[in-house]
Amino acid sequence: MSDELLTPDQMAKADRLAIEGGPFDGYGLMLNAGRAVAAVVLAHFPQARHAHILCGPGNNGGDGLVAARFLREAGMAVSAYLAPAPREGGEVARALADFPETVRPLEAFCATAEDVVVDALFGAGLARPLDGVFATLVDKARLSGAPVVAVDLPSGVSGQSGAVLGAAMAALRTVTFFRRKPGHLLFPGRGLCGTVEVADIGIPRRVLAEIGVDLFENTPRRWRAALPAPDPLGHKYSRGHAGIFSGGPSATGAARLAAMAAARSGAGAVTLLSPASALLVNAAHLTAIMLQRADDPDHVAAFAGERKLSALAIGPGYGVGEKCRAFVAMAAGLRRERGLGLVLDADALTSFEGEPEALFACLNLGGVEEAGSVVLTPHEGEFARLFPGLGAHVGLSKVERARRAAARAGATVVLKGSDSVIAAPDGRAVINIHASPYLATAGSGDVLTGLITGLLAQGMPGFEAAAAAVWLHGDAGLRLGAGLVAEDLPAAIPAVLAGLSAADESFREGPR
Ligand SMILES: NC(=O)C1=CN([C@@H]2O[C@H](COP(=O)(O)OP(=O)(O)OC[C@H]3O[C@@H](n4cnc5c(N)ncnc54)[C@H](O)[C@@H]3O)[C@@H](O)[C@H]2O)[C@@H](O)CC1
Ligand SMILES: Nc1ncnc2c1ncn2[C@@H]1O[C@H](COP(=O)(O)OP(=O)(O)O)[C@@H](O)[C@H]1O
Ligand SMILES: [K+]
Repeated sequence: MSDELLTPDQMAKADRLAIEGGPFDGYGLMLNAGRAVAAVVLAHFPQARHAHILCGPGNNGGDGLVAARFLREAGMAVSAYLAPAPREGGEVARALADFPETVRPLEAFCATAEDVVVDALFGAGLARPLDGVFATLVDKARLSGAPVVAVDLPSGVSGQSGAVLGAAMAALRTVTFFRRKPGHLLFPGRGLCGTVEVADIGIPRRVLAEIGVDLFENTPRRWRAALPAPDPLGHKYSRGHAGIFSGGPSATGAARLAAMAAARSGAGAVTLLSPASALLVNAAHLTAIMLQRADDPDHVAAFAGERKLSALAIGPGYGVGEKCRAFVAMAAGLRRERGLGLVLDADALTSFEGEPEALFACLNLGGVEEAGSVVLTPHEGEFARLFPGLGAHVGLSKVERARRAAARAGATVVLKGSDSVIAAPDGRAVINIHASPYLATAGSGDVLTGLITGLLAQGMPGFEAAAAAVWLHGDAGLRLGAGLVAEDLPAAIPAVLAGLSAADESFREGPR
């Protein structure tokens, strides 16, 4: 499946460019779309007693009317229901004229669990919350127990953000056209789409270049070429040296999880930078990971130079407050002066609650060009603390919130969750769906921090390192499934890396 994602506006442009370039006009595209929907209904619900096609006033409804005609021709019992007054002379009116039966008002809809419902009320043109008869139809469809096949998007789901406007259909399958939309990947929309199929309706791939696609699903295609591979003549320090800051004696586990993940990602050496008070507890639990006392920022800076540290992570289990801010400032200095990569997570983000500008100022490059990459890895709670005004309830899509945060911080932002978004300061963004809900377990985020740090240490750029780490972390979660605890994740990384070649294959481009 292709990994480009188009907003509804970009999709409208794709339609326009395709129609301009031919061979299909608008009605030709609608015929192809409706035929694709009918084919999905026939393939997956051939036993349905009756097909009920709910058609809205726009082109989504037109697709529904075309599907109704093809289903009828294939021998299915069909009822089509239409919102009042499609535009005269338009494509929907033409689809209506070509439908040989009387269509009924939407209010007449009534189905049973043995039937199938085609939801063609609204797609890309959803402009306001569903209410009145449309909201009633959502309830009626749910109560009927009939499976729903959504045309383009479940009606009520925003293609742009995945948000539910008012109410939304819950589909078992969704047939979309040309390319998926962000709303198919972002929750809650993703949870309402069921299985998403992308139909080829004759829009040529070349229109993508003109649209300037800037959002993708997070697949290996986006970062595979930048993934580090060992040099046959390399030695451990040429494979990167990652430093992970540990918290105090009662909070050391998070940093050790991150350190092991950094090592598994391929970094040649990993050192845990521990306060003196936690050296013994850390020493008791480390083998391949090295240990260094780190109570004084100046000593750490000297150590980083002597031992050629190439990336640092601070935050997991570290503790919130002045000490954390001081070490972040020191790490930001090393990044500016020596090009170290830097990952800030958890307590390193929360420590700047109320004064995020202080963090962004110390991350500011100040004209130094070869400075290393910075990646911030907040979950929604940390994100809201660091980026007030961009929290989950501001009415922007998760992609837009992550993009604005990345631009504000001048750093790559991983906005974590069930639909993690990775955004770069230059506007590049990907949405990750390659993950498992079993990853919602304590310490899982610490492993992600370690994976990113390990990849940065090996010289991978920030955006690619973050996207790759999120995918690898998700793949480990999918492989382990039920029963996984955070300790299992680093150990699963060798199998994840070995499986990457197979994953590459499945994301190869189709013919168009
Ligand atoms: N040539 C094209 O542009 C193609 C478009 N296609 C289909 O066209 C759809 C987009 O068509 P449209 O742009 O006409 O948009 P829609 O059909 O999604 O809906 C737009 C219409 O619904 C009304 N509307 C929006 N939200 C409403 C609400 N909450 N309550 C009541 N009325 C509401 C609008 O005023 C407008 O009349 C796609 O989703 C896809 O299914 C396909 O036919 C392929 C080709
Ligand atoms: N429902 C989910 N589906 C997929 N991944 C999830 C889900 N919930 C959480 N995750 C992932 O698990 C990790 C949890 O990180 P975080 O919230 O920082 O936890 P912790 O601090 O305990 O390590 C993140 O990478 C997040 O994207
Ligand atoms: K729909």
